[in-house]
Amino acid sequence: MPLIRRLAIIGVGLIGGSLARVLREKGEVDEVVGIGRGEANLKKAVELGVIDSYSLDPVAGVVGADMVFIATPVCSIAGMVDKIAPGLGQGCIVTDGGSVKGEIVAPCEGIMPDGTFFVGGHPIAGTENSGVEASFSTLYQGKRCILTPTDRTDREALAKVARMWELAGSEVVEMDVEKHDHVVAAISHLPHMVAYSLVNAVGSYDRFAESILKYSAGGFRDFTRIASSDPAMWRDIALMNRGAVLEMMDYFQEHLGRLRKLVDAGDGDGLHDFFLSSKKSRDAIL
Ligand SMILES: NC(=O)C1=CN([C@@H]2O[C@H](COP(=O)(O)OP(=O)(O)OC[C@H]3O[C@@H](n4cnc5c(N)ncnc54)[C@H](O)[C@@H]3O)[C@@H](O)[C@H]2O)C=CC1
Ligand SMILES: O=C(O)C(=O)Cc1ccc(O)cc1
Repeated sequence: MPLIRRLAIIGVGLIGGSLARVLREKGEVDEVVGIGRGEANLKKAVELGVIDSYSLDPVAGVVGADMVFIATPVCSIAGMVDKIAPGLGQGCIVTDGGSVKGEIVAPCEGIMPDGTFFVGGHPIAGTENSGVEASFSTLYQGKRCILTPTDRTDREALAKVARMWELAGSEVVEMDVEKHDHVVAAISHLPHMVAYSLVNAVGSYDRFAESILKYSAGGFRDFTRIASSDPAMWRDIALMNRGAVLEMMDYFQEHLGRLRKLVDAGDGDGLHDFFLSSKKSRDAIL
C-alpha cells in the first residue's frame, strides 16, 4: 500500500516537483494535486507527469489530502498554512521544505486546526535552478533531510513525514529549530552570501578596460555556481534568517581577516597551516 493516498503539493517547482516525482516513481502515492498561482506552470507539471491535476485555489486543492507539502518561498509558508486551514481534513499532515524554520514552525503550529498536524522540514538538497522543469526524481537521493519537531509535534505525523523522506532516498535527521537555523546559516546561507559577493566584487572590478570574469577557470566557476540561484529566493532566506546569517557573516569575516593578516605579514608557515587545516576539513566531508 502506498504511504500517501492524496498528496497536495503547494508550489510545484524544483523542490515540490522533485518530491512528487520520486514518490510517484516509487508508487508511494496514489494521487498528486498541484496547487499554485500560475496556471501555465501547473499545466506544464501535468504534461511532465509530475502531478495528476491542479487547483489555483489552495483551500479547494487540499480537500481530501492526507499529506500537504508546502514548497513555496519561505516568506509565504506561514501565510499559506493560515489560508489552507479551513480545507484540511481530520488527520491531515502539513509539512514544508522551507530553508528557514524559526519564523515558520511556531506560527504554523499555532494555526493548525485540532486533529491536523504540522511537521517542519528542510531537504538539504537542491540546485541553482528553479521551476518544475528543473525538478528530477533523484534530487533527494543520498542527501539529508532535517525535520524540526517541537514539544507540540505529533509523533505519528513525524514518523510518516520521516518515512516519506526516506522513501525519497534521504537520511532523516532531527534537530531543534534554533540549531537548524544556525547550521544552515553556516553550511548553506553563508556560502550563498559569499558566492554572490565574490561574483559582484570580481565582476565589478574595473582596473582594466574589460570585464575580467571571462577569464575565470574551474575554481571560480565551481565556487560560484550557487550565485546563479534565484535572487528572490535568497532575498527571502536572508530576511527570514537574518540573525543567524549575520552571525555567520561576522564569524566568516574574522577568518578572512586572519588570512589577510597572514598574507600581509608574509607569514608562509602561517599560510601553510591555515590552508592545511582547511584542506583536512574539506577532504573529510562525507
Ligand atoms: N532551490 C533549492 O535548492 C532549495 C529550496 N528550498 C526551499 O524550497 C522552497 C521552494 O524552492 P524552489 O522549489 O527552489 O522554488 P521554485 O521557484 O522552483 O518553486 C516555487 C514554486 O512556488 C510557486 N509559488 C511562489 N509563491 C507562491 C504562493 N504564494 N502561492 C502558491 N505558489 C507560489 C512558484 O510559482 C513556483 O512554482 C523555498 O522555500 C526554498 O527556500 C529548500 C531546499 C533547497
Ligand atoms: O545548489 C546547491 O548546492 C544548494 O546549496 C542548494 C540548496 C539551496 C537551499 C537550501 O535550503 C538547501 C540547498
